[in-house]
Amino acid sequence: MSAQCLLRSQRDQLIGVLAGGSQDTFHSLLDYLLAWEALLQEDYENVRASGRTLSGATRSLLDLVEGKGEAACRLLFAALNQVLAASQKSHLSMEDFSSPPPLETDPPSSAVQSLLRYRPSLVRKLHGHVAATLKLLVDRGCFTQYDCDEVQLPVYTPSQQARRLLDLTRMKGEDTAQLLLTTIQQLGKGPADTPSGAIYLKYQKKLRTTVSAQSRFLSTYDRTDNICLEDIYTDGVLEVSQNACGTSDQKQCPIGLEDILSSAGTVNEDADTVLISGEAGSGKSTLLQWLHLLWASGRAFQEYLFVFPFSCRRLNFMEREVSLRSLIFEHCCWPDADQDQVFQFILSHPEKTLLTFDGFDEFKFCFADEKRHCSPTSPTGIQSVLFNLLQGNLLKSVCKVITSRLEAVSAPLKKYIRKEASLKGFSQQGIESFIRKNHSDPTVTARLIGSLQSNSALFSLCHIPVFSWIVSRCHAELLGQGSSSPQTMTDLYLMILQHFLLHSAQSAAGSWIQGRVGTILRLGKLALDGLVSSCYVFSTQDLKQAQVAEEDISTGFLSTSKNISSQSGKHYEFLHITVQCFFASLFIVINDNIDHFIIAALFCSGTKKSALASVRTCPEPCFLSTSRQESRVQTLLQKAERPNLQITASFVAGLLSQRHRSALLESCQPAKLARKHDYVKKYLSKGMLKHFKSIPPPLKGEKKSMHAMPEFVWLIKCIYEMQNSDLAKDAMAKLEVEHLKLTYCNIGPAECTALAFVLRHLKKPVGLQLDCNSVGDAGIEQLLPCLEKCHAIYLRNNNISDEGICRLLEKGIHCPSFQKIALFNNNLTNECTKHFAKLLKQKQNFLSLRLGNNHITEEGAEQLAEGLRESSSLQYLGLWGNKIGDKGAEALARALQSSRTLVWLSLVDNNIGSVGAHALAGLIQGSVSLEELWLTNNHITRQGVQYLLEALEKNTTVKSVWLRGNKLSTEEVEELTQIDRRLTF
Ligand SMILES: Nc1ncnc2c1ncn2[C@@H]1O[C@H](COP(=O)(O)OP(=O)(O)OP(=O)(O)O)[C@@H](O)[C@H]1O
Repeated sequence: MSAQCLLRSQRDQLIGVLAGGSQDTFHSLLDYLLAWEALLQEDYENVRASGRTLSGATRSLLDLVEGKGEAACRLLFAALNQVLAASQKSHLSMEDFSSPPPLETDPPSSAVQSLLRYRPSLVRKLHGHVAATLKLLVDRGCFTQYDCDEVQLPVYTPSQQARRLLDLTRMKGEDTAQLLLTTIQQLGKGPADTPSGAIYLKYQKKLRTTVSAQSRFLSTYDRTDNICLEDIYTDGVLEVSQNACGTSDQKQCPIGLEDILSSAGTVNEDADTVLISGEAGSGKSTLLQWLHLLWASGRAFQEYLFVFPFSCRRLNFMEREVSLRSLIFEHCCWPDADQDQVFQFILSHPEKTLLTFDGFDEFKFCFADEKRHCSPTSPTGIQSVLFNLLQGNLLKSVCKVITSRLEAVSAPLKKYIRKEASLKGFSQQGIESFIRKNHSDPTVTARLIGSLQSNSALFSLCHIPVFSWIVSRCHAELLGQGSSSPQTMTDLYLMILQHFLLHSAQSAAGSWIQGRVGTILRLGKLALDGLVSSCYVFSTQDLKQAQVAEEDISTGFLSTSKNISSQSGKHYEFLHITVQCFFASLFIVINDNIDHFIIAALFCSGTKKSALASVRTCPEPCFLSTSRQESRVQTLLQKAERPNLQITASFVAGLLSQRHRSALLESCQPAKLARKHDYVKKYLSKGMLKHFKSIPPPLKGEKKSMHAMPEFVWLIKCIYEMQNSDLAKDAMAKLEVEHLKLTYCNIGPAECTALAFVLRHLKKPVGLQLDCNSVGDAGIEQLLPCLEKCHAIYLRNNNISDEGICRLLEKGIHCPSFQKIALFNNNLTNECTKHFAKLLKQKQNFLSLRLGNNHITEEGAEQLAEGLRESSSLQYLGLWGNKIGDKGAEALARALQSSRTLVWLSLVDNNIGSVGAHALAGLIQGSVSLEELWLTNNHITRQGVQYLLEALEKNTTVKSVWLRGNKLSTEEVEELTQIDRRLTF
């Protein structure tokens, strides 16, 4: 085939490879084509100008080269061979066009021509030396400062800068080209753009000391002790989304901290911002702090020479315009000398620098990519610096890590995210390890862990580190409580409230709440003021306005915020954002002057455009009932961060629960409290109903199903916090669906507790679809109370292991309605298969078992076969992507031979050869029900298919046998398809 035909026939693949690769690869390709004269300078400019996207530029290049004829097409393949990685080449056929053209024997006729002919190697040699070379060209009068700025535009990567330099030099003529060639020859012999080792090492040392000092102690702990991060840091569960092997399904894969900056889970090669997402208290800030400490102490991330940590909370305070340079130097670490060289080095080697931005969700500006700012030295608003850094307009190629709650990551920002790692909090072992680290006394540790194990609802909450911290901190209270230990988030926060109040210096008369109601209200007002105006750092002025006194500060709920305090007087923060939400909720519940529209605004986000008032701006008591204020409240609450308001609302529901109301009664008017309780109940009911009303009528032939939104999960959590079974019962009485879909709703163990609390009141069993959440074994345990109300449960992609599934099956066996389970992509092994066998034996109405993409081998298949043999109901069996092999296939085929119900069997990608196919032929021959058999991606040969064919001759029920990806030649496939159309290749 000619190169031109080869190019034409692979056009799609070429576009896929080049457009899916990096800008640099594409430009290296152009370098070769220019050097080999397959492209003229004019062509080159045309391709570059042909659009901003790589795919546009690739298309234009392919058109151009194809139009130039055979010789140009050959050179294109040769150039591709030079620049593509082996993995990229594997998608292409190059036939024998991959060798480079023979070297030109004639030397180039001029220096300008040399710049073209040796372009690929000159670009490589100039990498990292552009600034030094430019300086020399300016000194010799060949370049102006304007030329330098143009070459060094911050949007260019170092290689692009080298290309610009070569292009501009060629335009300047022979003398400049000659000087550049001589300079390049000298490179490597003299210093590059690197400041002399001593300069940058000195700065690095200072930066390491600064970062180490900032990260050594846990930043948001209570002020009384300085807790070394090193002593208590416990690894959390971090996951990235990746394609499940051989499928286009996304699977959450665990990664280690060291992989945060690796290529695992990359979704956009051109972006260089890594997002760490997670809910409140999942440990995002702590993880970042740990990363800083590891770098500063030389233990990890040493590929970065500089790491600059920023907190978005602190950046909110930056009112002056700043340049990137002053942001880095003045707000992180000031170089004692040679500032210009150090900054120049950062600009020339952006890939050696890491910038981190903690708490992007708290940044007061919404991400926008409209205003372009490329100059690293000219000042602009802080939001412009940050947004242009994230987009890569400023300091292109510098790696950025941001942490945020997911809700705050808008669609425009997502375009610039290289990959997202979700932080899921502690694993079961993580919780125990955290408790051990926090308590040196092994008896306390053992008792505390024992107490958690006996209270699975509390244990589920502890997957969120901030809750584990509370448990650990309040261990004495917890161990003294016996059976009434906490069940809800509100219980936990009341426990820490009591702990701090009783331990603070001031003792007061009355019960622990009543005696300190003044403190609670003052801190509560400050908290609510803050939430509604998205303010999490408070000046002494703010404290004064909320009348917060020294005795209130001494309770320990506020800690002084470092950095900001030193700049402009003392500043304070709540220990954690959830603590701020809790105080806001206490204020709403206890304050008799709070009117119901505040509660409405908190709970009815969708119906009314809700917003809480800007209390911080009103000197008189706020949130008081006046109709004039109501509309102001509504608009201002809109601006508050919805996730924080939702947490506050959950606490409000919790505080108004029957069991806590009595404790609060002493501190406020009972009638008002009762009214607030009724309002919350009403709003929760209405909220649920609104969801139910939005359920579309079923399509013909489909079940009526509801696709729940995260907001629905939040409402369920509020009902759980309220511990109100009647409310749950009423709500469920109105839900009329057969299928409840809660995929991708961030459901962890704690959410499972709430779900079960509500769903166990369903009138009729539903199919509960929980795919792609973080249910885990702990979550399964929590779901058990509602299993009776599930005819099907879908738990694909949920990090479930044998232990969890065995618990579910133990219960499932006794649930008459339970008929289907889907467990694709979990961590199941042969340890659980005998339990499935038991279920199949005992439940003669069980219909569907899907165990794809787990770790089941022939041993597991043999155990499963024991149950299959006795099942008189199973219709669907899926084992895709396990490793059952021929032996496993034989065991299953034998066991299923007598089945009169099996309709669908998938053994895709299971290492099955012709021996297995022989056994499966036996199954086909005898089956009176089987319709589809999936055997794609196995090792079945022509002989194996022959067995299947012979069996098909005697079978009338089978509609298709899928055989794509087996050991068959094209000719064999042709031939076999002709014999029986039911064979699908
Ligand atoms: N990996 C960890 N090891 C030990 N303790 C942790 C860890 N992660 C979190 N914690 C504890 O939980 C508290 C809250 O964690 P952190 O502030 O990091 O959460 P966050 O996800 O940043 O929360 P938010 O989004 O609300 O700011 C910490 O102050 C610390 O006490």
